[in-house]
Amino acid sequence: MMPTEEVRQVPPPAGRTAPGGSGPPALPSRSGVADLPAAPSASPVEGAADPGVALAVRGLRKSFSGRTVLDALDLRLRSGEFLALLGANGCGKSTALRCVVGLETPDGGTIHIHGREVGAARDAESVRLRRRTAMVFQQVHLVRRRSVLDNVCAGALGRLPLRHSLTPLLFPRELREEAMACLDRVGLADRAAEPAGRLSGGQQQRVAIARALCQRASIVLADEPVSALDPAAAEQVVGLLAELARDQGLAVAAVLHQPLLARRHADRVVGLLGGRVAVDAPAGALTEADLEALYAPDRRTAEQEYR
Ligand SMILES: Nc1ncnc2c1ncn2[C@@H]1O[C@H](COP(=O)(O)OP(=O)(O)OP(=O)(O)O)[C@@H](O)[C@H]1O
Repeated sequence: MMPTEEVRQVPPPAGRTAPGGSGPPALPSRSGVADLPAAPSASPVEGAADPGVALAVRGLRKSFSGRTVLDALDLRLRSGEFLALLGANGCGKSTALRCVVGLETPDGGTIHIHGREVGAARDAESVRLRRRTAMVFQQVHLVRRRSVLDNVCAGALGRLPLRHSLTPLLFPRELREEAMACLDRVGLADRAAEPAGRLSGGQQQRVAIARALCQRASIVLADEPVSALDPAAAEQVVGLLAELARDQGLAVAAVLHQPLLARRHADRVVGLLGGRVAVDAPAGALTEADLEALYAPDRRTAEQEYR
């Protein structure tokens, strides 16, 4: 078994260091930083000034009631990369993502988005940077009685004047067209007019992803997006996340409890143990020893569930 204090780091195979796509993107690439001011030329955070690095987390700390959950966590995510975040229940995966998007306030550490540091305060720059990130949850948080299209349009509310949020009737035509393109991207354009609650769980999760696209996020963080889905729907949703990274240059990180799905679709796997990175490897290089290190002492449970 691997020593838990060490990170098993495996370099990516040639050609996978900067995942990039082939084939025409269905939507404009969101990987660029054109609408952000130039990042500082030098940064104390390793990789934060590298334009290919969409998200750089360094030394992230978080405790709840004196119990350490994140213990100086380091994480980097590149544009065009699909990273699977693995680890046993309670190891801090959700907390890490929630700190990045601002749903939790870290006790320490730094978060850089496209090379710019996100402050703990809700200053305008940090809010603007965080809008580049979208979170997709296991619970899809759609308004079930509203149309699929209205739900996707809601992804844009953060950048629209307040009055547009009063009623979907005020959504501008251009927004509806953009939302349709996002729905088309996830293969659900033909369901646009239906109430969201009428769709299956897997389809609703794809609507939630379309909503993230309509937010124009360049970083998509998915927290157990397929835990409530059957194997076929899970395969489709994880495959879609991988495509968004590969074809549109989005930086995508997904918490998964299915190592086989991670192996099949992700570029890289990061495994957390005790609030730190214990494994960081190309997905295809994930070993049994890695899984044992991450899920021990519950290995037998993991074997039963995931094979
Ligand atoms: N708001 C909170 N208040 C108190 N404790 C919390 C809070 N949020 C998370 N925790 C605790 O922090 C620990 C890590 O939780 P987290 O949800 O990040 O784990 P996880 O790795 O995502 O687990 P799972 O795979 O079960 O979703 C858990 O022990 C959890 O109970």
